[in-house]
Amino acid sequence: MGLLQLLKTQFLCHLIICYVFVLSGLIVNVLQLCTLPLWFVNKQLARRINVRLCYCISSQMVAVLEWWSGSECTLYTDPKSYPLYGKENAIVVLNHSFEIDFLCGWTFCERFGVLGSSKVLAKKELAYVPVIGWMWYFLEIVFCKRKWEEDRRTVAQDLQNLKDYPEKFWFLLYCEGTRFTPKKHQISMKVAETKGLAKLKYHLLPRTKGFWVTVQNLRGSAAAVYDSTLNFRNNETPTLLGILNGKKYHADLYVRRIPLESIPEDEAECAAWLHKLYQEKDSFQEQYAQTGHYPGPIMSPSRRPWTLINWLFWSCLLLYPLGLLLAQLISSGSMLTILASVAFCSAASLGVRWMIGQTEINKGSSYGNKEVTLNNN
Ligand SMILES: CC/C=C\C/C=C\C/C=C\C/C=C\C/C=C\C/C=C\CCC(=O)SCCNC(=O)CCNC(=O)[C@H](O)C(C)(C)COP(=O)(O)OP(=O)(O)OC[C@H]1O[C@@H](n2cnc3c(N)ncnc32)[C@H](O)[C@@H]1OP(=O)(O)O
Ligand SMILES: CCCCCCCCCCCCCCCC(=O)OC[C@@H](O)COP(=O)(O)O
Repeated sequence: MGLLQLLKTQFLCHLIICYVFVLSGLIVNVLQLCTLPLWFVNKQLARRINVRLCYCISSQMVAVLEWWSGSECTLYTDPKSYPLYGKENAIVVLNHSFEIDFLCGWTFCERFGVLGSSKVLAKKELAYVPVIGWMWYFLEIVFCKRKWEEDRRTVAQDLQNLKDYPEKFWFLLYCEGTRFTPKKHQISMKVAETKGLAKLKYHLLPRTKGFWVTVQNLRGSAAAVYDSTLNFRNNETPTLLGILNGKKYHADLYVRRIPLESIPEDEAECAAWLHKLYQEKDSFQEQYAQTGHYPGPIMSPSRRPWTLINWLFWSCLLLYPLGLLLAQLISSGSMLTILASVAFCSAASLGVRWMIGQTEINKGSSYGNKEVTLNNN
């Protein structure tokens, strides 16, 4: 292991990265709060400012992936669709099997210039995660309780609000609704069987209602669905802690652009269309498992310097006062102050560890874990 690689595994480095992330994030959250009055005067300007503020936060995580861990992301896609990426609004449908799949998604957002504005249909619990969840509130992220009776109205309304969004965005949908585990897979395949649907090997059975409501409400504002299938080389199961430890992963993403007009408007037909899409996605994963690559040519967009520049900016801004504070603390010689500071840092570390835990599959929700009784008529 080289010296630099060894340095990346050191807890102190992780502490510094997390300190910059959390403090800059909280500053951004406060700045976002300050944009609230502007919403009533000039909503589009407030939205544009929030896109840039959100970029300050999400791009730090992308920087850790791209520059700190040096992970690589390869895009397989049709060269004719490629020039349209980042130039139109789109609904992205992605498999949900990896702890850092959202981060790989963000990397592609960054490379196509839509990182600050991109959105997701997210579970409500994430709205309470400090920094990220709070920033999402101002980004008009659509949250759901994963209870259709309660979600049907709010999700549709929130999607309608995006119709006049002033910046290009990608709207991410994990139709599986939760992350893949063997147990959830087994249960969802029982549901598939009851419904007479083909079994999937690499995906959970997709939930169709969120997809249908998204397509219907973004018609006219989104141009296409980007069917995206993600996997990692060498059967890796990447984690956020692995990234922080400087572990390099190699992600492969296969994207097909499907014009929105070609998706059925009728709910039942749209659901059948999505089930067929997931059967195709499953066959792409099978091909990946067999050959180590997806169909189609590689069109890799390269990483841009902006995430690194933003990260260095916040680091310089926040590490200098931290250094001064530490020097003052040590020179004060007060045991009580030092102990209080150590206690504060330990509590903050635990807080960040909890945030990282949100990405961990073994700490995931029980959604999709319970047997359901269905009748197939
Ligand atoms: C060029 C590059 C291209 C791409 C780059 C890639 C990506 C970048 C893009 C953007 C990035 C932006 C942001 C990313 C940042 C961070 C993201 C982080 C995480 C957030 C993700 C989440 O929180 S995922 C969880 C929340 N989201 C969802 O759940 C979405 C999917 N769910 C739905 O659509 C649901 O329908 C619902 C939530 C709207 C409602 O759920 P509910 O459970 O109430 O209802 P359902 O109707 O779905 O369920 C009942 C029906 O389902 C059947 N059923 C029962 N049990 C199961 C089972 N185990 N599996 C499957 N189906 C089941 C049941 O029979 C009912 O069937 P019906 O026939 O009656 O429908
Ligand atoms: C700069 C790096 C510093 C690192 C600090 C920690 C950052 C923590 C960021 C938390 C981001 C949370 C995003 C989680 C996305 C996710 O994957 O959510 C899971 C849901 O889809 C489904 O949930 P489930 O039903 O539980 O599978």
